[in-house]
Amino acid sequence: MTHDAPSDLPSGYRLAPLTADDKRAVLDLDLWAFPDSRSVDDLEAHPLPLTWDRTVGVVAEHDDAAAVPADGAVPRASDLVAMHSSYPFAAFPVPGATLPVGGLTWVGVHPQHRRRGLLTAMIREHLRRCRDAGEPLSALFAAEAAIYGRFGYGLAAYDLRLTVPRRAALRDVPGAERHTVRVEHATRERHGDLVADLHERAGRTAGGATADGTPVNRPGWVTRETPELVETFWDDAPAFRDGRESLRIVVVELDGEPRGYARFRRSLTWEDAGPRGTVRTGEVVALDAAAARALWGVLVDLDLSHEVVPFVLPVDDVVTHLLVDQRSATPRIADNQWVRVVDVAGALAGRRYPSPVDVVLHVSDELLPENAGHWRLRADAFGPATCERTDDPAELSLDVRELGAAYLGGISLTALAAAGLVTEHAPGALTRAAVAFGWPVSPGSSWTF
Ligand SMILES: CC(=O)SCCNC(=O)CCNC(=O)[C@H](O)C(C)(C)COP(=O)(O)OP(=O)(O)OC[C@H]1O[C@@H](n2cnc3c(N)ncnc32)[C@H](O)[C@@H]1OP(=O)(O)O
Repeated sequence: MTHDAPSDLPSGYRLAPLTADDKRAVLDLDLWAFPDSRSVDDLEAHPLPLTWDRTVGVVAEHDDAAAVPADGAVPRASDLVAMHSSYPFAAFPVPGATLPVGGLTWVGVHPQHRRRGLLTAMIREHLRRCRDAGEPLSALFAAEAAIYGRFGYGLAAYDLRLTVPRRAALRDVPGAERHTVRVEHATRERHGDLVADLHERAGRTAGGATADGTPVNRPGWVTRETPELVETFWDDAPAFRDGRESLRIVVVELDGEPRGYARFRRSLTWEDAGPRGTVRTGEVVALDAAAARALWGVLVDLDLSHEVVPFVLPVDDVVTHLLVDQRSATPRIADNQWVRVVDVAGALAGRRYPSPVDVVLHVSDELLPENAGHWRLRADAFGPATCERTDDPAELSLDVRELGAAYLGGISLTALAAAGLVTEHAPGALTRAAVAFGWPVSPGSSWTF
């Protein structure tokens, strides 16, 4: 660990770039931030998903650290007290396009050093790095929902959690019966390319295509772009199974071509009434309704099970319409990705809009004042967009947090205005902008990062 130049951290702390040599210190800090029964020794042999040259620590300088009220604090093996990292998503799906996005992750502060402004300083550092890297957006999954709004991240996507009872009735889809099914041990060697290909295609074509054949994508459907993310995705070590079986996969095929998959692990207990098994799946991905029907048909009827618990699903996932009785699957909603607009012009010009729009927005941004001011957004339906500074009067005012919330097309500007978070200055501007900022497919990622 070498020390970087001082930043806007509180006194007594410094930023420090982290490398693979810091793995034990990183794991130790991570276990302080996210309590877990596993130890550094248990985890050290396993790959980490981090991109090291985007991984930054905060170290306590010892003199100042000694001045910190100890309060029974445990002596630390390392001076690493906080860290964050980000994934370089080069092709993050936004409505109708992809953009480079910094996926903020592995944010942690040792409990002894919390609430002194370390996260605040790390976020500033992260946003500066996103700007330098030409990333007009940052996205994240929040450990706690109250953390990131203050830094201009808006809740941009929800996801759906279901517990589907065994033999849940599904509506018929013509052609589903033509699929064949493979149920296998899941390995990267055998299934890595298949999963990556189907996952990317399912996101890119989720909404079909426009009249000129342009695919309508699912915003936020981020792919595992780095080798480290792929490696950890396929790491099936017993330490990560939580008592369940090794990784399995169902693949549905049509005429020998894979059309959908679900990775899963089962667990089983024997009770007086008989076997009680749970099938936990990762993402359930299919290219069309018939493949989805074939896949869910397998998942809801695995022997000795009584329920299927998919991980996260888009809120408009096809299964919500295939289930005859949605209530029986006890749907719950959770927050998926939070989005921070780092560069207003780059972000707004970089997505597509489903209706023509010409609107002047007044954006406020306390943390990145270069984003603040009046911006004119112009776009044709599903065509190119421009976003430029203007002196023209604002038609809508909103904070960058609300702009991030609306950006992926899943949160309506009208709903934000109803909550008092967007202000309309010109009659009709809100409706026009709200329609344009929407998108035919709900946003969301199928995995958390
Ligand atoms: C993208 C991801 O990686 S999500 C993972 C986030 N990490 C975790 O949840 C692990 C456990 N928690 C932690 O490591 C830390 O408590 C963190 C990272 C959440 C916060 O770090 P800190 O250094 O304490 O934050 P910092 O001192 O900069 O706080 C800034 C502001 O956020 C507030 N804040 C910090 N954490 C929280 C929280 N969990 N809930 C609500 N408010 C919070 C602080 O009160 C402070 O508010 P103020 O400006 O009004 O005084």
